[in-house]
Amino acid sequence: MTTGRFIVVDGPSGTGKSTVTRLLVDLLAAAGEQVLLTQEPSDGPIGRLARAGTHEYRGIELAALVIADRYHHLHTVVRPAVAAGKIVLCDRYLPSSLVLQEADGVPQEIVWAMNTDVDRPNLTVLLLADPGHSRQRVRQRGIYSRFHLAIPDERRRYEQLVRPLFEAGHRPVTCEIGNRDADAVASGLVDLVLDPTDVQDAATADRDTTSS
Ligand SMILES: Nc1ncnc2c1ncn2[C@@H]1O[C@H](COP(=O)(O)OP(=O)(O)O)[C@@H](O)[C@H]1O
Ligand SMILES: Cc1cn([C@H]2C[C@H](O)[C@@H](COP(=O)(O)OP(=O)(O)O)O2)c(=O)[nH]c1=O
Repeated sequence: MTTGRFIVVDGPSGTGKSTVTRLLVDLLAAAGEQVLLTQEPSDGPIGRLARAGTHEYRGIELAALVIADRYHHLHTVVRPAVAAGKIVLCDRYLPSSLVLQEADGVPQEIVWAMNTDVDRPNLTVLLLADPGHSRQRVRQRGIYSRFHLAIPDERRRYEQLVRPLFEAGHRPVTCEIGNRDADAVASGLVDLVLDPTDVQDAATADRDTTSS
């Protein structure tokens, strides 16, 4: 068993974040790890308000809600679980705010400033897919947020976060899913989740280390 750590899976809608994190829980548990699967917006009071209100709240109102939820989620759920030795897998985190709140009219520097004191995950996996494939998957799954299918160049916006996230200490890697099914994507991430120290420099962070 390894020590506790905080792992984020983020990226455009329909790339398989929820599916892959669920599969990773089983693979890591089978490897003897204690795992907590969570998400943002969280299941806490502010997170429920944010999730239910993505239509009603916009711009800085929604930014304030999702980021308040992030700080609350960190101190009530993430940090205690990491301190107890668990691997915390979080579906969406800071990258979602940088892409979605910016697309919602909040300048990215304001989103960064509001997130100054959030925890730096041990690893941030940015799942990337062919935009046509992910859009088709979102349509098949169902559209229940005004952000689904509404962000121009969504994939490129996440890709452009690699360097600034790295410079802010977030250890990003991109994971190109290609034509792999979700089981193969999750299997390909296990070693990295168990040993995120591989992600050591910006050159590594810019390279896709997870698709082979
Ligand atoms: N690698 C994959 N290949 C094909 N379909 C996938 C893959 N990963 C997820 N899916 C399907 O795509 C849809 C969206 O997946 P989901 O995990 O909800 O994405 P996200 O959480 O990133 O929005 C779901 O119907 C899921 O079953
Ligand atoms: C984490 C996060 C989520 N959101 C939004 C995006 C989604 O519309 C919603 C999360 O709802 P969710 O049901 O998890 O959507 P998805 O299946 O696309 O992940 O919250 C933000 O606007 N900013 C954030 O920082």
